[in-house]
Amino acid sequence: MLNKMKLWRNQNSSNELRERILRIQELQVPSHVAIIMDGNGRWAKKRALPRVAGHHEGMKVVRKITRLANELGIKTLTLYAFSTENWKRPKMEVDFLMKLPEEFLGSFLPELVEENVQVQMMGYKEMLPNHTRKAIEKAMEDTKGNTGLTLNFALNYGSRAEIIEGIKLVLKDCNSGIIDENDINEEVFSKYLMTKDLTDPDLLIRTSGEIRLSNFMLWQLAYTEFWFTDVLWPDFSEEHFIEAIEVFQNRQRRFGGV
Ligand SMILES: CCc1cc(N2CCCCCC2)n2ncc(-c3ccc(F)cc3)c2n1
Repeated sequence: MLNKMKLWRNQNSSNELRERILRIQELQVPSHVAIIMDGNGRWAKKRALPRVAGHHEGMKVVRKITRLANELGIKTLTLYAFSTENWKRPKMEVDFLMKLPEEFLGSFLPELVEENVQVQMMGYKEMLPNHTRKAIEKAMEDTKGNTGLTLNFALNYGSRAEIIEGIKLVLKDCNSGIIDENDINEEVFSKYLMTKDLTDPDLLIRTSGEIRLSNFMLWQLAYTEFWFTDVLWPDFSEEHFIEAIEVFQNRQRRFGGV
């Protein structure tokens, strides 16, 4: 009896989720969603597990949310997976993290190819271990012709470094006469950043209750809607993602997209 009730409850909640997805798709879906996937270490600590168990559980959520973002018709999903500051973590943890791209792509790349998802990466690739970089480069190559969701991983990424590098490139082009300093404006400068081929995020989600940007897309988030949740990333579900988009759409309706 209890199993039947549980099954009915699960069926009922999944029907309700499907109805919410249909309603979201009738309205304007955010084109670019960025996520700071925080709380993996705390999730593990609450369960007396090693931190890396939280990272591994968090990787499963990446798969779940990627599938849903692609189904919803979101154009770009940017995931903050490793910051330039994360190198300060214990070597064992960094070594574990650097193996996650291979594990993720090893099992998920065929589905990403099949589902027309394009894998991209923003960050300083040259500092990544060879095995990590090669796995990502293969995924980017295998999916470069895809035109569906752009799955953009921010790895060894830091926004202030990105802006400084952009300024250096602008100065170089000014000094070599490629551009004139009077032509420099926000649109021109944006083309000197790692996100030059992407639109700015419409919605930023940050999990685990932290209310800060942590040196993430500081230039690009100028006009982005923020949605913060106390939920730890490994506990982040499709329902949480749907809720964030519903809140985004309600804000757009109330205040307009100006
Ligand atoms: C290199 C650090 C890292 C950490 C990490 N975590 C740990 C921290 C955040 C929670 C998610 C799980 N994930 N999850 C997927 C990737 C991944 C990256 C590139 C790619 F092409 C395919 C997958 C990943 N990369």
